[in-house]
Amino acid sequence: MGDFQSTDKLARRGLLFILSSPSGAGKTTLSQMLLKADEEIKLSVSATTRPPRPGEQDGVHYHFVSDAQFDRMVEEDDFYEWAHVFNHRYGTPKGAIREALKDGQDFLFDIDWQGTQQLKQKDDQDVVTVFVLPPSLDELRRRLESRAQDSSDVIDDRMERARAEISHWAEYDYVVVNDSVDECFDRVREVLDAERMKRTRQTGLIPFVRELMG
Ligand SMILES: Nc1nc2c(ncn2[C@@H]2O[C@H](COP(=O)(O)OP(=O)(O)O)[C@@H](O)[C@H]2O)c(=O)[nH]1
Ligand SMILES: Nc1ncnc2c1ncn2[C@@H]1O[C@H](COP(=O)(O)OP(=O)(O)O)[C@@H](O)[C@H]1O
Repeated sequence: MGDFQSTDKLARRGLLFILSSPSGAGKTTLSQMLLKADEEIKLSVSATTRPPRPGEQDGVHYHFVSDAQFDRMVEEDDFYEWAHVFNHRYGTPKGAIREALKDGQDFLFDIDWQGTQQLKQKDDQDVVTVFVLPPSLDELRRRLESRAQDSSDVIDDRMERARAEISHWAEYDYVVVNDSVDECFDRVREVLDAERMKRTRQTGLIPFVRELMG
């Protein structure tokens, strides 16, 4: 058994795990489940000019910033990528992502298709993308309404944009349907587990195999 255990500790490069979906399909729910269940992945906290929803904490769910602060961050080249979504701006701060990837740290991104394309252009090798579909548009609306955190105008706007967002499904590596949240979560974890095992990410394999072969 000893040898098998030692393979668990092989060095590995981290990955950038992106979950996208039309608003209300469940990516925040799935992200929170993943962050709770998996210690090796941490959330990339975006900056946004949208106001906080009840219960959202600054620095935890988002960095809530003013338009002027966002402008300054753009000018100072603080973002990996940023985009306009629903009349607000959202961006991924550079932070220490590149260095941490080398140490095997995985990052979770809850970003839209525009951010996904930009991250892929910057760092295709480390990016793994998953698109979350709702089981139906009726159910999507029910979920947006049940969340009860947006006005009906905002919900109408999000429903209108859902089709446009769904049209980007084929740009993603994996697609999951969030019908039962537990089953969907299992699928998401299977993707993450398999991607971590990719040969090219397992940087500790070369010395391990060299030793194995004497
Ligand atoms: N490009 C980009 N999109 C983001 C970022 N942060 C959040 N988003 C997207 O902005 C959209 C709106 O997010 P939000 O207002 O939290 O509503 P949600 O869709 O209900 O989660 C979602 O599609 C997010 O994935 C970011 O840093 N960059
Ligand atoms: N599989 C599911 N079945 C029923 N309700 C769900 C499911 N997944 C998420 N929800 C609920 O739907 C609403 C929207 O989910 P949320 O995770 O906020 O979506 P998103 O982040 O994609 O906008 C929330 O109230 C959430 O609890």
